[in-house]
Amino acid sequence: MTSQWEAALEALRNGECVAVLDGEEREGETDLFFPAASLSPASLRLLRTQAGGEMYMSVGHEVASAFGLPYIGNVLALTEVSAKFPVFQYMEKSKGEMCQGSCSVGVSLDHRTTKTGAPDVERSYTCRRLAELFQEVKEMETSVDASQRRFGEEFHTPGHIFLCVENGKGLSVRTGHTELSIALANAAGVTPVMVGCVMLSNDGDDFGALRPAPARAWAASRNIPFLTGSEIVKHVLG
Ligand SMILES: O=C(CO)[C@H](O)[C@H](O)COP(=O)(O)O
Repeated sequence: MTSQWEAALEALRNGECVAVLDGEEREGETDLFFPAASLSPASLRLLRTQAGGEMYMSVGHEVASAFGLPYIGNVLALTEVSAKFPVFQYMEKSKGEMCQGSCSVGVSLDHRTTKTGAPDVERSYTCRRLAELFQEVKEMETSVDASQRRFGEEFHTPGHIFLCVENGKGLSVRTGHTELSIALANAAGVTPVMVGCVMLSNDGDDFGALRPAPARAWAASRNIPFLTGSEIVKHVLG
C-alpha cells in the first residue's frame, strides 16, 4: 500500500493537493497546498472554497535569496520606517525568521499584468509566474541584481498574495507550514514555491480553524494525502 508520504510526493509531482497539519502543540491547523509552478485557477478556487482562510505563497530560502525578498517584520522594524510612521514604534513586530509565530511573512504582490490581482485566474497566474521566474533565473544563473530587476519588472507590491519565506535552516529550527510545505516540495523535486491556505470551520457555531479530525476526514474523502508536521520532520530529518 502506498504511504501517505509517497502519495503526497506523487500528488505534488502531478500538481495536485496535499493537506498538512502542523501539530496540535503549534497552530493545530491544517493547510492545503498546491505546487505554484502548475497552479490552475481551479486549484486556487478549491483552496478558496474548501479551505477558506488566508491564502499565501511559501517560497524556499533559495527563492527569497535569488530575488532578495525580505521578511516584512524586518522591513517594518527599520528605524527609518518608525521615524516616518510612528505607529510602527508601538506595534509589536515579528522580527527574524526563527519564531514560531507569523514571522515568516514577507511582502504581498500581484503580477503586473493582472487587472485587480484578486480573481482566481489572476492570482493563480501571479503564483505560477513567480515559480517560473525562479526556474528561469536559476537555470540562467542570473546575478541577484539582474534577478531582482526582472522580479520588479513582473510584480508589484502590495498585492493579493502574501509570501511566507522559509528560514535558511529549514525544519531543523522551525516547523511552520512555510518550512513544512517547502520541505515537501524539495522532497518531491518540484520548484520550492507552494501555495497554501488554512482550512477553516464552516460548522454552525464553530468559527475556528477546522479541527484536525474533520480535516483528516475531509482529505480522506477526496483522496488527498494528509501529513502531520512530525511525519514530515521524521521523513526529512530522520
Ligand atoms: O496560518 C497560516 C495562514 O493563515 C499559515 O500557517 C501561515 O501563514 C504560514 O505560516 P507558518 O509557517 O507560521 O505556519
